[in-house]
Amino acid sequence: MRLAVIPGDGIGPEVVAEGLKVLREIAPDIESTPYDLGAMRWQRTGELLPDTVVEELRQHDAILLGAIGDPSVPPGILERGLLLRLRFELDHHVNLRPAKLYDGVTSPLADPGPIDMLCVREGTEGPYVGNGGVLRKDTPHEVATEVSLNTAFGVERVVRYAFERAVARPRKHLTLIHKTNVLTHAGGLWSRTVEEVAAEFPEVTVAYQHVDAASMFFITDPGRYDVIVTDNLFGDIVTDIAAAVTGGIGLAASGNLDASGTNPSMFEPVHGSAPDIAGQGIADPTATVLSVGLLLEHLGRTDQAKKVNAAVAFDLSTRSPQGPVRTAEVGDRLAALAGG
Ligand SMILES: NC(=O)c1ccc[n+]([C@@H]2O[C@H](COP(=O)([O-])OP(=O)(O)OC[C@H]3O[C@@H](n4cnc5c(N)ncnc54)[C@H](O)[C@@H]3O)[C@@H](O)[C@H]2O)c1
Ligand SMILES: CC(C)[C@H](C(=O)O)[C@@H](O)C(=O)O
Ligand SMILES: [Mg+2]
Repeated sequence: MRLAVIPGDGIGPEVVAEGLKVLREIAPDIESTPYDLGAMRWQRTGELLPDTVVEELRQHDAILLGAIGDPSVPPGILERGLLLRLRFELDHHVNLRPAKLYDGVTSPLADPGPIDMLCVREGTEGPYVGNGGVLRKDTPHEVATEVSLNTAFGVERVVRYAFERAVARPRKHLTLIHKTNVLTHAGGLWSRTVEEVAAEFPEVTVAYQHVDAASMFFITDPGRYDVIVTDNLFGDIVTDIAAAVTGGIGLAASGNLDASGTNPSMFEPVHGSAPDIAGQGIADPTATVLSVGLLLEHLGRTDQAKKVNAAVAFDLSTRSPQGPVRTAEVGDRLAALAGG
């Protein structure tokens, strides 16, 4: 098994080091190769993601990424030219983001109840594709467009994936989140697709919410969600809300999957490079460790994935009080728990 590792920027290298500590403990046979990509390489060489590197990455079984983004680089250069390019080139159409409230974790909600949801965010379409442009730039008449792209092919495959995940879960419930009352073109395609695929999954109950109402329910009644399917931008936003109500962005894991298995999938914490805390050794590496769990699960190493998740669950149940963490200490504890 060959793993490509992209530590990236800010807290990326700090949390990835801990993720690898855990991985080495339970899967020492996985050979990892680091890739120097991110702000520093761009500043040094002007390179974001050479084509030769994309081809090398394709030769791996999976990719682990820390975070991309740096305040010294204009917004979008690294995010679009590196992170999104990787997701698009490797056809990561499923952006899988579980959000679970673990025992012992404090939610900002007074009475959250059990929360255990799986967000299936579309990963290669929507307003992320760069479809648009600027006319009359820097004039009072500037016009900027960012057109959301939704294809029957792209929507169907991610909706089908979400149903497959829903039918395998105890509650068998799926919620489509969109804005069909306003975005009628894209919304129509998403609703019709969900309706059509639902016919093949009679055991799955289906709900729909507009994204504004859903954002409210994430706070007032998050327990209602089981599997969620949504577009790229709505999914980006609601998964940060889901992370917040389940103990914070430091615990939120994700997988960017090419569900067809053609290209390596990429696993990363939901959070970014957190420039405000980078270099202080206080970033929570738990999201990265849980992303390593998703990676192992994806590679079919279910027992190893279970060990990672059990280590995290135990550690969270004993962390008290919930407060600032020391990155390396959490990694040491999780590695010891997972390995023991
Ligand atoms: N997948 C990615 O690589 C990714 C994801 C999100 C944002 N970004 C990029 O990261 C940069 C910063 O973005 P942002 O500030 O909006 O989001 P962010 O997720 O980096 O930070 C938001 C807040 O959460 C805190 N935080 C994040 N991760 C944490 C952790 N592991 N432990 C404790 N606290 C944590 C930060 O300190 C900050 O206060 C931007 O350049 C953005 O584009 C990258
Ligand atoms: C950095 C950015 C491109 C990215 C996204 O919007 O997908 C991030 O916010 C995420 O959630 O992984
Ligand atoms: Mg995001």
